[in-house]
Amino acid sequence: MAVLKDTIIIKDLAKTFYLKSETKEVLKDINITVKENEFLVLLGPGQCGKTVLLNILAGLDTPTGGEITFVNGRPPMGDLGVVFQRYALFPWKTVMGNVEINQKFKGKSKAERQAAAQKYIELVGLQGFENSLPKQLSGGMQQRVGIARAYASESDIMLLDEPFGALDAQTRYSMEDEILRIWEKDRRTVIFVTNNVEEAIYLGDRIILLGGHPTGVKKEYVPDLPRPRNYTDPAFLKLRNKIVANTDLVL
Ligand SMILES: Nc1ncnc2c1ncn2[C@@H]1O[C@H](COP(=O)(O)OP(=O)(O)OP(=O)(O)O)[C@@H](O)[C@H]1O
Repeated sequence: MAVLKDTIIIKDLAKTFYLKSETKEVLKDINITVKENEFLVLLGPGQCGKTVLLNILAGLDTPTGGEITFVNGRPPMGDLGVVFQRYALFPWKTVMGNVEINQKFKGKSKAERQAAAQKYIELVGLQGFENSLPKQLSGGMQQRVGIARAYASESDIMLLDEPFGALDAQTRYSMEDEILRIWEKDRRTVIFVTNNVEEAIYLGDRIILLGGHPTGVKKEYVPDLPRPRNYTDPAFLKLRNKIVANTDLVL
């Protein structure tokens, strides 16, 4: 197997919030090396600081300790493909308007940005819905728009923060297949955050289990399971039980 190059090096990262009434130490001693084009899953219980970590990676927040090195240089703000928990679409803009927004910020011509947006609308299977408004779409379709918008940023690095958390179980399963299909067609480095063990095993090349107080890296797992993975495969269940036994309870 080809050796993957390092693309993001997170070293001794820490984040403490200094509030009026308390000091909240959320992240401590986080060390993770992200490889180029891998599908990396950050798995951790609710409120453990996954979003805080992703926001720091996205440049939306700053760490209070440690450092992050982007081996190929930090992508400019707005150039990282970020998909949020809730759809975060502009409700008054059409599917096309939402997907082309990053290109618009870059000052590309209308024809250029619509051509690029169209490519990603098709990639996520939303052709025919270019002129629909978000409220006319189902939850799964809205999240596809979010994914198309992130891909249209043409960033090498995609940050997905529990993107399927708000979806019903059936839609979630099909979106898990969808995100793998898109990733296989258009390889990028994906950092996918979830609190769902099965989702982590179904998707990840590598799973970083977060936990502890403050949150650190507890363990790393590399599922040795061919794709498409099967939730009921005994090897899948064995790994699931192993991870669950090591996961902190949410208090
Ligand atoms: N700006 C802030 N000021 C103070 N505390 C914050 C701030 N942002 C996050 N926190 C705290 O950091 C902790 C981790 O929050 P975060 O949203 O990252 O958790 P999470 O793992 O993403 O949770 P979930 O899975 O429920 O979305 C929480 O206790 C939260 O209250």
